[in-house]
Amino acid sequence: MTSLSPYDAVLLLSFGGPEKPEDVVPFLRNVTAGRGIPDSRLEEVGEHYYAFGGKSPINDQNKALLAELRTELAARGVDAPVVWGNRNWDPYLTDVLRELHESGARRVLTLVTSAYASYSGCRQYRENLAAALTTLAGEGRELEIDKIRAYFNNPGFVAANVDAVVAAYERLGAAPSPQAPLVFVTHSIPTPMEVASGTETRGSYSAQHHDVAAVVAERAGERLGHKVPWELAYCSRSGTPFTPWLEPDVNRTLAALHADGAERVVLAPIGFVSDHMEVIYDLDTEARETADELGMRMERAATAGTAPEFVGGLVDMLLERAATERGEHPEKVTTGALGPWRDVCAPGCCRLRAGVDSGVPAACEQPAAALA
Ligand SMILES: CC1=C(CCC(=O)O)c2cc3nc(cc4[nH]c(cc5[nH]c(cc1n2)c(C)c5CCC(=O)O)c(CCC(=O)O)c4C)C(CCC(=O)O)=C3C
Ligand SMILES: [Fe+2]
Repeated sequence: MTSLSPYDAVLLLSFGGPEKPEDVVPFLRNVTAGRGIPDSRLEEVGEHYYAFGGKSPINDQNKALLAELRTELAARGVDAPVVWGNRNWDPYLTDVLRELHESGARRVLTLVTSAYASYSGCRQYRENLAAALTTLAGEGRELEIDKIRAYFNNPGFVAANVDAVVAAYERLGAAPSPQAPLVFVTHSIPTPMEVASGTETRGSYSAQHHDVAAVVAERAGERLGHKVPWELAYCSRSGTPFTPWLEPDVNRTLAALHADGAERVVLAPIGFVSDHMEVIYDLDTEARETADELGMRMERAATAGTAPEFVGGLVDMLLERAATERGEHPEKVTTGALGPWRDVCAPGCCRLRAGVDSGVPAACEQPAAALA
């Protein structure tokens, strides 16, 4: 018999996105509050959303994931509530937690829709959780929240990406020589955020991606029966030109590969868990335009989405964490070389700038005193 005990509920915590054109500007204001993104970039990103009718696909994708998580948890004998909340759009995190408390939940296990640990994928969500807990405590509602460890090297997440890469190569057709390169893509982040990502002893944001990429390329190669030459590229840079961000940009990588003689390419967005705006705009629209201009044939691999291996892997991790909290010692299976991430983040984990805390309290983190 599997159990979620000591937790009463599961929270799927995501980014949120606009549902209609009138939502776009208020959504972007929520996203960028105090984040120093130039207006020109906001107008540009607004256009990406308007090009898709003012609706991001991310909310529907989260509803689909929520449904699959419920089904899989139920199949394993867990009947706890599983709810969805966002940092930047309705349903808002604080409202969802208030309702959970109303329905009697006191201990909640959270899973965020970011697989990798960095400020954007880890700490920012934990800061939002801390703020929500403070608001609710002010209403006399006490909740305890934990978050499952970073899941980039979860075998289910990796397996879903291997399947997607194999399928993309199959769509590309018979093997030419030289083999079509595989370009893994993730969200670029500012270099200071990269430096402060991960923990003192474990891989940074980019190192986490390299760890996943190496395993996915090797396993895909085994299935396809040929070597898969790969590299890692970045998309969705914003911020001012004066701050360095992780490079190369995927469009530059495509041009460089083309200059080296590649006529075909597979793009695998391992940095994203579903086909949200970054994927359908920055890759399926912009990068595809680049490939077309270069005369390259491009296949974009699917994201993990609601692939059964991915959903199963997430549920494994929810149940693993529950077991750990009960004092059991569940096996933590991972792929690659980095090993399982910490269950509870170290003090200052994924802080915004190297050596300097973001200055805002974050939940799901050991108190600094616990280190001494
Ligand atoms: C690492 C990372 C992920 C991947 C992990 C994950 O998947 O969570 C991610 C996801 C997402 N980012 C998203 C949207 C945006 N991100 C922005 C801005 C930024 N992202 C950053 C990083 C990341 N972001 C950073 C360092 C910034 C700049 C400053 C800051 O804010 O720290 C901006 C502002 C305009 C712009 O700068 O582009 C928008 C609109 C959406 C929703 C998409 C939809 O609606 O379908 C999703 C899933
Ligand atoms: Fe983003």
